[in-house]
Amino acid sequence: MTTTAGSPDWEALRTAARDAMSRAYAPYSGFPVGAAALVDDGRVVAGCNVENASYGLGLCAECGLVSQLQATGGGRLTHFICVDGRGEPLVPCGRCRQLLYEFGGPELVLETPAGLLTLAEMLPQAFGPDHLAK
Ligand SMILES: O=c1ccn([C@H]2C[C@H](O)[C@@H](CO)O2)c(=O)[nH]1
Ligand SMILES: [Zn+2]
Repeated sequence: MTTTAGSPDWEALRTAARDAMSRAYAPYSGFPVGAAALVDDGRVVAGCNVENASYGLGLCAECGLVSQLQATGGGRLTHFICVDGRGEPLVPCGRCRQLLYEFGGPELVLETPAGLLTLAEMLPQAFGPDHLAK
């Protein structure tokens, strides 16, 4: 994916998130979610929520996304979007903000219903890898 002067192709990311959402497995909540992100090497990674008959074991879309990130070569997330079943932007849940922080840090840019926000704005005073450094 091409990026012009730090601004990514949000439409392409939105399309990737909607595509993933269309393959969500959400028979229990009836709330499909798709997530997509741009990686600093130009890759796009995506994920969808995958629920389970044992309800508490359900996986958010962002879990699949970070798994794909790592399984396809790692890297840093720079831009992120998740969408609901109508394909409209959604805010990631609190646990997923923490998952994203690990691989994007405070500067990750998210498209949300409130516009573009940084992860620092969505997860202030975040706990992260630096806190483990001696
Ligand atoms: O950030 C979020 C928030 C919710 N969901 C999923 C979990 C569950 O399957 C459904 C309803 O909460 O939406 C995600 O995938 N990501
Ligand atoms: Zn979540």
